Amino acid sequence: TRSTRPQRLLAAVQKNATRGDPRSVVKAIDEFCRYTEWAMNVGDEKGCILDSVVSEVNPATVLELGTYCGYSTVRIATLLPPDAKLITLEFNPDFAVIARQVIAWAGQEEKVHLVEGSSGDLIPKMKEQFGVKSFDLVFLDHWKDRYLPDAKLMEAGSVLLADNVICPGSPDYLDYVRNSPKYRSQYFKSHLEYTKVEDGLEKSVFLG
Ligand SMILES: CCCNc1ncnc2c1ncn2[C@@H]1O[C@H](/C=C/CNC(=O)c2cc(-c3ccc(F)cc3)cc(O)c2O)[C@H](C)[C@H]1O
Ligand SMILES: [Mg+2]
Repeated sequence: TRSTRPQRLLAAVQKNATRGDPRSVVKAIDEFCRYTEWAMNVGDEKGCILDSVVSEVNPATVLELGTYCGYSTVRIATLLPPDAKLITLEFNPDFAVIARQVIAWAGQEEKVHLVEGSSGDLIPKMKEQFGVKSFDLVFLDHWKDRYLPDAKLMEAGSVLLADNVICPGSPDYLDYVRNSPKYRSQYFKSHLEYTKVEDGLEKSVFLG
């Protein structure tokens, strides 16, 4: 039967990237998605904004919602110090299988803990299961209608960084973080990955 898009993306990584070199993995995925087959990774343009926010926050613990193929997982992990921890949640086992191999090819397994399951179920268990009370940085890139309910599950002090607040958009989330006294929110204008369509990231600092 025909391969899936994530399987073809992984094949491109294994063919074109150097094992253990995370930058070459990121480059291979971006080239594959720009010139061969589009995929919904945060991409290189928004990826640079992601990199700058990660570097600025310098988090000891990061939570990513929606691993997909592991592109942003690799980008974030590469910027973390050796003792930092990145927990990424993916509820589709087929995508988790691909992401684990992309993360391994990039040599980032030590810093990454990919947990299979739904954020709605797992976030409340973070404390007891992983001993993490709150995260220094949360990257939201899963189903857009889940950003708001999940953000409300996590009001314990973090910086939230949300992808796609314009395209496909997450209007209820955007309205909430921009108007709630609990957050200081900032929009980073950019473009939908590998296109000229407007999109952006919203960074929201929890004020407690
Ligand atoms: C209910 C469970 C919730 N909890 C969950 N817990 C754990 N994992 C979850 C949960 N909900 C979802 N996931 C996983 O995360 C991934 C889902 C990612 C979703 N991303 C988009 O939909 C998108 C679309 C476009 C786009 C733009 C323009 C277009 F024309 C087409 C597409 C661009 C973009 O940058 C985008 O990120 C993965 C596929 C899915 O299995
Ligand atoms: Mg996205």
